[in-house]
Amino acid sequence: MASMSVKHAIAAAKKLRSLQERFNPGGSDIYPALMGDEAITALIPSGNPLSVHILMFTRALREQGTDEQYEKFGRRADNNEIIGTFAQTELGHGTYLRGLEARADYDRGTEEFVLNTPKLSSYKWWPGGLGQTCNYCIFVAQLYIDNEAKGMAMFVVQIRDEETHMPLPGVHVGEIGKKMGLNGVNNGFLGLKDYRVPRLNMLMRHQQVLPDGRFVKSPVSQVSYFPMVFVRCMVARQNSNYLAQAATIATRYSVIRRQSPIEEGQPEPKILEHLTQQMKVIPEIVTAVVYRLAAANLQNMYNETAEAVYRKDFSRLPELHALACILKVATSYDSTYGIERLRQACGGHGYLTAGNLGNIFAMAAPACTYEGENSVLYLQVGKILMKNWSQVLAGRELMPSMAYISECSKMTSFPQWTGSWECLLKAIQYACVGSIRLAFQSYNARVQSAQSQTAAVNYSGLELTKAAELHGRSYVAGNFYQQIVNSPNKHQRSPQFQKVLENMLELHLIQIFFRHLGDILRFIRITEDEISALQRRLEEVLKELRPDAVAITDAFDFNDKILSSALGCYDGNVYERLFEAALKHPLNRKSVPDFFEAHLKPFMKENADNAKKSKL
Ligand SMILES: CCCCCCCC/C=C\CCCCC/C=C/C(=O)SCCNC(=O)CCNC(=O)[C@H](O)C(C)(C)COP(=O)(O)OP(=O)(O)OC[C@H]1O[C@@H](n2cnc3c(N)ncnc32)[C@H](O)[C@@H]1OP(=O)(O)O
Ligand SMILES: Cc1cc2nc3c(=O)[nH]c(=O)nc-3n(C[C@H](O)[C@H](O)[C@H](O)COP(=O)(O)OP(=O)(O)OC[C@H]3O[C@@H](n4cnc5c(N)ncnc54)[C@H](O)[C@@H]3O)c2cc1C
Repeated sequence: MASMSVKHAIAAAKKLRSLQERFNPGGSDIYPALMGDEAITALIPSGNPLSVHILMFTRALREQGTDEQYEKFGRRADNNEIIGTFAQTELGHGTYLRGLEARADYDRGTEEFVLNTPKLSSYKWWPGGLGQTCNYCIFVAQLYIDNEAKGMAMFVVQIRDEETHMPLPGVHVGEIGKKMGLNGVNNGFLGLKDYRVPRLNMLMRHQQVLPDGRFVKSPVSQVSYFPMVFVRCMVARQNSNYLAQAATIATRYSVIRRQSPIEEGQPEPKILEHLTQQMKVIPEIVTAVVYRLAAANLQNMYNETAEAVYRKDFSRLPELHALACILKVATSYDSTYGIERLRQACGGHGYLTAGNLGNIFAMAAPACTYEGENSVLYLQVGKILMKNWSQVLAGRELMPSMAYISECSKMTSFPQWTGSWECLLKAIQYACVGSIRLAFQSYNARVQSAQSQTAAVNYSGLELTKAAELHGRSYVAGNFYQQIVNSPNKHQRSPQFQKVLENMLELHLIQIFFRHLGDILRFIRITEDEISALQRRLEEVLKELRPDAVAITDAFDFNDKILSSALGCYDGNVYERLFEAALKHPLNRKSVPDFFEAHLKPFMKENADNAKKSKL
């Protein structure tokens, strides 16, 4: 599987390179190319062993290295002459970066760094492609000068000979073992023992170690976290894609599969005529659209911020960090749960490998963990919301994506309930701000009672993560509302298309309202009749969207090769393809399986003999 994945990955990388030349001639930013063709990733169902090379290794060299270092390493990496990975996580640490144990000691006598993974727990563990594919890596280590810790630094480290691919002396490298999915990625481990690299192998765009050992701190230490921000932005787009693929499969299957008459004596309908089936499938279609739009927004913000950071303007970093965290968490959680819901909506056949829903789940699910474990990132956003609430209390302006928090904080009560889109959106935002206020009261009370900030964050963790989740809902729903209702190109849309978009907005807002009804009722009075009216509207909008479900998923434009699903094939010949896949199973090559003579027959005969004996 690994070699097949590498073969496919090389083909994908070549295609990406050609896309890059088309989108961005001579440039080195792969992102525009990716915008046009994420399908590349879907073509490698066991995962792409070059994805970390492309997404993190090349980008870290470009963004964290000096121009000279880019010329020495980055250009060769962009040209795929060397293949690298991003080796940060260790066997013993992944989340708590300040606890990383790998160390780099500066030797001013030779102007080198001596790299070590001092204990087993210090071994790098997980980096994609590290096991077998890569011959280089960005090695993230705690920097020491005269045995004094200076914080994290990144080092370009060659781990295998470029000709023979043999691990170099002092390098212990290999594959970490089978996973739930992505088994073509060869995630690996790496131990280094007294491994020396020249001083200029430390990436020094933002922080430097001078030949005499003097350390020049980065103006903004968090800029070293930037490679992770990019992948979090990519995850938002990638996972909305996985959800769209699963929604396409389940929708097509739901208009092929017939089961259970709705009226006695009537023929069995397509299962998508059942209201409960519509509630399983159609909201996931809409969620995929909602997150694809939010992810596109985030990517634009990333590109703008990356250019600013390149010019040493770090002002937009905090907002990008907060949004990248919130969207990475929301898209990975909602896509993972959504794909499982869509698998279940396909009944038994959804559990077949031929349906490919299990593999799409296995590709989507780890995004809840990598690039920042989701609940840790929610806590991170919770901390940022606490900081911003202090700004609100001090009457200061907030970053644009949090402006609604200031507006809601000035409301003494929620206005008369109308049930309009604006009302529903404001209700979600108002509940978010109420949750922020409550979390702040708990957090601040703890800090005032002499608890450290870290401890106060921990003990207020449940309220902080709730506030963070509602902030994510507010941002995503607000973005979707703006795109549908206030988009500058709204007039270019046909009335029919605009109506479909508005139905999707109606469904998204009502679905989020019901998902967080408890959080909303904590701060807003809504009568039983007003809630029942929303229930009726939910049932109505599902009915309205039912005729458009196939067209919307067709518009995702995944071809059969990408979906790789007997349930989601464009021609709808599901049963023929399921049967064709079944007949290909190795166990169907022989009428009598080998295990009959070896195991089953003796087992049955022994039981028959024992039964006869017991009768005598
Ligand atoms: C062929 C084509 C292929 C294309 C494929 C297309 C799609 C594929 C997409 C994905 C493929 C899969 C790739 C998966 C690869 C996976 C890689 C990894 O997993 S790499 C490792 C990831 N690890 C982490 O994310 C670690 C998580 N931990 C942290 O980030 C930090 O420890 C922390 C939890 C944020 C805590 O940080 P810290 O210890 O520094 O303490 P704090 O007090 O919380 O923060 C201090 C201040 O810094 C600010 N901050 C923190 N992080 C950031 C950041 N990232 N950016 C900017 N600012 C940051 C924080 O807000 C604090 O600020 P102040 O309060 O001081 O103002
Ligand atoms: C498929 C895959 C690919 C990966 N690729 C790479 C790669 O290319 N490069 C790389 O460097 N890494 C990679 N990783 C590693 C990944 O970044 C880490 O797994 C991730 O950062 C989580 O860290 P951890 O595994 O140590 O989990 P832990 O941090 O140990 O988390 C375990 C539990 O502890 C909780 N926890 C931890 N800290 C806190 C806290 N402060 N407050 C509350 N709860 C907390 C978490 O929420 C979680 O529930 C990959 C992982 C996977 C699954």
